[in-house]
Parts: sequence; structure tokens; C-alpha cells
Amino acid sequence: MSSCLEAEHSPIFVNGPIIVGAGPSGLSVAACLSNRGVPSVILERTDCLASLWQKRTYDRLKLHLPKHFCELPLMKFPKNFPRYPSKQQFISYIESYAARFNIKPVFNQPVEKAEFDVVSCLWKVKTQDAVYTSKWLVVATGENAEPVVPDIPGLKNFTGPVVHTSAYKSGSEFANRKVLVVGCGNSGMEVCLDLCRYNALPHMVVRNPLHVLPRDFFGLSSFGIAMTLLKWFPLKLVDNFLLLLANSYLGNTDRLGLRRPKTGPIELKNATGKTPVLDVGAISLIQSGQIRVRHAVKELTKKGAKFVDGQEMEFESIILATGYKSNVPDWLKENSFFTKEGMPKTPFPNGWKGENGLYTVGFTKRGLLGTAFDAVKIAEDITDQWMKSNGPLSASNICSSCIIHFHFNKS
Ligand SMILES: Cc1cc2nc3c(=O)[nH]c(=O)nc-3n(C[C@H](O)[C@H](O)[C@H](O)COP(=O)(O)OP(=O)(O)OC[C@H]3O[C@@H](n4cnc5c(N)ncnc54)[C@H](O)[C@@H]3O)c2cc1C
Ligand SMILES: NC(=O)C1=CN([C@@H]2O[C@H](COP(=O)(O)OP(=O)(O)OC[C@H]3O[C@@H](n4cnc5c(N)ncnc54)[C@H](OP(=O)(O)O)[C@@H]3O)[C@@H](O)[C@H]2O)C=CC1
Ligand SMILES: O=C(O)C(=O)Cc1c[nH]c2ccccc12
Repeated sequence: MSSCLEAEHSPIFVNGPIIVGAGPSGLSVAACLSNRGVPSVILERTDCLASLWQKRTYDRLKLHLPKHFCELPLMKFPKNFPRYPSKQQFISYIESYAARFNIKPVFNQPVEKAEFDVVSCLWKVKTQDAVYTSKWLVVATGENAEPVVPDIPGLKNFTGPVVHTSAYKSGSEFANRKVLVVGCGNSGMEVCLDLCRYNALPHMVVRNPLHVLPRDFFGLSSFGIAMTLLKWFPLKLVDNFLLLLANSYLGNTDRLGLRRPKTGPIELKNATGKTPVLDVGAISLIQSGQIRVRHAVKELTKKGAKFVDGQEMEFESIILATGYKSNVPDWLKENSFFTKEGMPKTPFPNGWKGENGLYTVGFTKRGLLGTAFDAVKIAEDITDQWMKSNGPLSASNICSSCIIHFHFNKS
């Protein structure tokens, strides 16, 4: 048999779906399929599972939602994990999850191109090493695949270090430094908090209204409270209740320069995907003046920034907490299912299935809860089709995907 490298020009047929991305979403689909006896192949661009968590997040990160809202299908978090597992605990859960379902992604395989071949009715998926073909393609590359680096006037002129939050690990290198943090989502807030703990002096840019809710309220998570109330009460009422809680707990955040949007936090999340900040301590540091709130940046200069309110300040470093974007348009040659931003056009809960065996998992703007929902649906749908052509539990077929794993993971 020829090796996969020799087979560069002859496509490798995968008797099950090709899944692009070995994050929580790709692994969830593979696990649900494996549980039903259906093989799959995961192609992952990096050399590890859940690369967002392992390589592109800061040390102090913890899950934001209580653990039972972040579980992947078919496996609970260990009982001894705290309510908000740390990044290391989440990674160890992911590793156990892959081991439990015997998932072995093909690593170091950035997918460069994927397209549906109308002649063979198969998806052709190209990496630097091979072309894979299958009836099914599952897009699991995530909403956070690439950092957003905005085109701020003068950014190139700034002489100090400029780091995106995806490359920020801790504030240890920033002690006693004046740092401009651009962006005030969950990343911006938590990076400011971390910087303060390392005695840095963060100034955070807030250019638009935003919702901040306490992560917990008298021992209960705000998110859990919202989910429970939504079972019985209309959305607007739940939002008003959350705002009442937030105001009584955090005070009037408008006075800190954090104006609230007119639309409530959960309604806004559902309509636009904009996540409310779940506060774990940044607000009290804004109140005490350790984190300074700044207006939008007009332009960056050699040594600092000019703001739209006319102020000008010097900074030693800039941290871009400006969010993330999908990379689907860079590699998927398809233009009916995804928007040009690389998000499914069909809103949740129906965005998981496209035409011709195309699926997407984890593009719901609903975090890991959305991932679990999509993965179960996709596995059911593909299993039904797979069983028709293969019959139940065909051991030889499962082996065919193992052969590919063996070739690519031989290091
Ligand atoms: C800092 C941070 C904290 C978060 N905390 C929470 C939380 O507490 N709770 C929650 O529910 N959600 C949270 N999220 C949301 C996050 O989206 C999910 O936790 C989760 O990581 C999504 O999993 P995913 O598999 O869809 O995407 P990812 O985790 O991004 O995985 C996608 C995988 O695809 C790979 N990939 C990308 N492009 C290619 C390509 N072309 N070819 C091959 N492989 C490719 C990537 O390397 C990556 O391994 C957080 C996000 C961030 C940024
Ligand atoms: N512990 C946890 O669980 C954490 C979870 N997360 C999650 O990760 C995801 C990504 O979060 P995050 O990285 O904060 O990204 P977000 O997209 O949520 O926030 C981006 C921020 O950058 C601002 N911004 C973007 N461009 C500019 C610009 N040109 N000038 C000024 N400001 C700009 C946005 O402001 P504007 O609104 O004005 O556009 C916004 O405040 C979210 O789902 C979040 O909840 C993140 C960190 C921790
Ligand atoms: O995806 C995120 O940003 C999360 O951290 C999880 C999340 C999903 N839905 C939400 C609603 C309110 C706050 C956080 C989330």
C-alpha cells in the first residue's frame, strides 16, 4: 500500500465524514458518531486538541458558565472539578474525552481548500499532504479561528509591543507599565484584571454601549438564573430582572463610562451574538480607579494614543482585545450556506445542516451549549445516511479511518 505522502495526487476516500477542526466542536461530532459506530476523520491544523484553549488563551482563564452548561455530549465533567473549571482542567477534560471515544485527529493538517465535486458527488478536502474525499464535510473550525486586528489609524507608527489577546498569557511582562487595552468584551475586561494583579496600569477603550452582569449573584450564576427563568417567563421580563440584579450588585455602570445598550442582555445576545461581560472583578477595579476607562481611539502615535474626546496619552504597550473571526471563507469554496464573514446564514437552531452533505458545528454564538446541540443533530443525521450504505457497525470501515491516522501520526 502507498503511504499518504506518496498518495498526494490520489484522493484518500474517507468512509464517514471529514471533520475540519479538533476543537470541542469537532471532537463532539466525532464522539457522537463513534458512539453510533460511524467512523470519521478529523483534520486539525495544529499539533494538539482544542488549540484555542491550549495555545491561544491566557493563563488565568476559567470557564465563564457553570460547568454543566459547558459539557460536551456523552461525558460529564469530573465531580471534583469546581463550578468554573480552569483552562487546565478544561483541557484535561478534552483530552480524556478524545481518549474515551478513541478519537485520533490527523494533526498538522491545515485545510487549504474544500469543495463539492458535482461529478462524483463527493467533497474534496485538500491539505498540504493529501486530498481527502467523502460524502460528508463537517465544518468545525470555530467562531474564534483568527484574531481580529482592526485597522486603527497610526497602528504601524506605535513603537512599543502590540499583542492580541490570543497571544497574551499573563501580565507578568507588564509590571508597572502603562498599557492600552483596546476592547471591553470578556477578554478585554479579564486582561485588565490580570494586568492589575501584576501591578500594571491598564487603560481600557470602550467605544460602544455594553452589558455587564455579575458572573454570580449570591452564590448563583447569573447565566443559570437566566436559563431557569426563561423556562417560565418572557425574555424581556428576564432581561429586566437581570438588569435589576446587575444594578443592585454592580451599581450604575453608566457612571463608570460603561453605557448599557437599549436592548436587554439576553435579547441582544440572541439577536446579534454579542456576549454580555460576565464580571469576575474588573468592575470593582474600575470603581477604584485601577482600571481607567477611555473613549474610542482617534489615532495611535509613536508613543501613545489620541482619543476622540481630544485627550492624548503615552502608553508603553497595546493589547488588542478586539475579538475573533471565522476563517471558513479562506478555504471552503461554497457560497450559499455561509455568509462572507464565514457564519451560517440560517440562524440557530437550524444552522447545522447545509446542502450536499455539508454540516457546521459550533457556529451558534451560544458557546459550548450550542456545540453540544449541533453535534447531536449532525451525528443523528449522518448516522441515518451512513447506515443505509454500510449497515450497522461495520468493523472494516472503522479500520479504514484508522489507517489514515496511522500514516499521519507516525511521529
Ligand atoms: C477566551 C475564550 C473563552 C471562552 N470561554 C467559554 C466558556 O467559558 N464557555 C463557553 O461555552 N464558550 C466559551 N468560549 C467560546 C469557544 O468558542 C468555545 O469554548 C469552544 O472553544 C468552541 O469550540 P470549537 O471547536 O467550535 O472551536 P475552537 O475551539 O476554536 O476549535 C476549532 C479548531 O479548528 C482548527 N482549525 C481552524 N482552522 C482550520 C483549518 N483550516 N484546518 C484545520 N483545522 C483548523 C483550530 O486549530 C482549532 O483547533 C470561549 C472563547 C474564548 C476565545
Ligand atoms: N472566561 C471566559 O469564558 C471568557 C470568554 N470569552 C468569550 O470569547 C469570545 C470572544 O470575546 P472577546 O475576545 O472579548 O471579543 P468580543 O468580540 O466579545 O469583543 C471585542 C471587543 O473589541 C472591541 N473592538 C473591536 N474592534 C475595535 C476597534 N477598532 N476599536 C475599539 N474597540 C474595538 C469591541 O467593541 P464594540 O462592541 O464597540 O465593537 C468589543 O468591545 C466571546 O464569546 C467571549 O464571551 C472571552 C474571554 C473570557
Ligand atoms: O460564547 C460565549 O461567549 C460564552 O462565554 C458562553 C455564552 C453562551 N451564551 C451566553 C450568554 C450570556 C453569557 C455567556 C454566554
